[in-house]
Amino acid sequence: MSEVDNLLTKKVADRYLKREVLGEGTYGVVYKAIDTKSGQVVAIKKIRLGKQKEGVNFTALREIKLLKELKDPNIIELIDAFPHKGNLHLVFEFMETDLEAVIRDRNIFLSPADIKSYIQMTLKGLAVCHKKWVLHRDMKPNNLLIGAHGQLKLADFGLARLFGSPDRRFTHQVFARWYRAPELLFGAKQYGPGVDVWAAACIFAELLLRRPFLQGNSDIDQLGKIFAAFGTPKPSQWHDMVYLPDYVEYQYVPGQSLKTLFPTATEDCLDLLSKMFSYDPKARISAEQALEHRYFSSGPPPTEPALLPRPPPKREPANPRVSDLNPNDGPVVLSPPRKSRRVMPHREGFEANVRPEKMDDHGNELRQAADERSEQVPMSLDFSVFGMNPPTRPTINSADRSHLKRKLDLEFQPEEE
Ligand SMILES: Nc1ncnc2c1ncn2[C@@H]1O[C@H](COP(=O)(O)OP(=O)(O)OP(=O)(O)O)[C@@H](O)[C@H]1O
Repeated sequence: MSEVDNLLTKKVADRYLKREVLGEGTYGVVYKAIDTKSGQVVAIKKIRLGKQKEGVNFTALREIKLLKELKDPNIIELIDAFPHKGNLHLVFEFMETDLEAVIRDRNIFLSPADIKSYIQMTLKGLAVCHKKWVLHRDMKPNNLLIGAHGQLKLADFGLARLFGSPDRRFTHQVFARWYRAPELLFGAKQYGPGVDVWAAACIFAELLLRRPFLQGNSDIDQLGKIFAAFGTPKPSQWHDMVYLPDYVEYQYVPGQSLKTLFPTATEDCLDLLSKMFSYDPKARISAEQALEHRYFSSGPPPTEPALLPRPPPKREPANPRVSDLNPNDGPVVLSPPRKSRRVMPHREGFEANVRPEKMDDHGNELRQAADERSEQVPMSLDFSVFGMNPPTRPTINSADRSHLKRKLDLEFQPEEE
């Protein structure tokens, strides 16, 4: 990189060349950047530490270290983490699009093999994290990012717990309700990996239906929608339900058959779905067990990631190199991605299909309406489910940093203006 580049382009933490803003989510702004160390395009998530004036929370850093170690083809890589100007910056590999864009793109036809592939990659990522006792807690299609070669990767792992209840005024967080397990809706304080499996089941259902499956507009309504689909749970089905803090008795309604709800799904598919949607979290299938289900071994085999249909990259150019960027441009704010054209990989004997019927076009309006109804969600995790003590939350000061840098392998940089 030339000296002129150095002078004209904003460098963060002496390493990242900041580019355009990609969007704003639950925890703050995300922007694109170039890692001058590797030449790689990255996405930097700037996390507002808000009222935590004391500095970066020690426990958060320890847990970030854990996230950095979660390396798997189906989990987004956390490349680096550093505090800068009072915010915590998390550096991730850059991804082209996400599963929400795939599901919403009316030009994309998803074959049973494509759906199998997407859900298999989701479960693989989950299984790895659950094995290390890390819960995602915020599984939804826009947190399942898709790379240039079609690989699906879980993003935002553990952030919900690390950074607490998101501020819903700034986010789409309210949509997470649609993916929330019944034990959370009944106020469970102790919960486990089953919450992610329930959410994965909702995403599975959404891939089949091409619209969110259970769209509640309040927690009570969400439970109502769940019960209307699967029937009000009987205590014999879910013994511990009545002891949950927010348990209220719902009028009994019978469920519908899964075949009625998902007419296009095969028997194997419905069997797996029913096990992922088990009311009792203790009886719910785990991600690891789900991957062993015959749905994945019976035909058709899951589509190779590179052959999966996907929307055009959210931002162009997808993979600019440092040399392609004009340092005079400075950071540019881009509006949210729009679907202008589609990428449909050629598949032998498989014609690219245009979806015949109209999909839910009102996503944005729904989103806004639901945002207005936003409310708090239970976000705390009881560590006793893992036999651990809840972490205490001492904070660090600058004197601790060099020690932490060595201990945690985090690259702390001086917080210059
Ligand atoms: N690794 C990444 N690569 C490319 N774009 C990303 C990456 N991570 C996030 N983004 C984009 O940045 C924007 C904000 O992302 P973020 O994850 O903070 O929030 P969100 O997914 O939009 O909503 P929520 O916070 O409710 O999950 C989104 O447009 C998202 O697609």
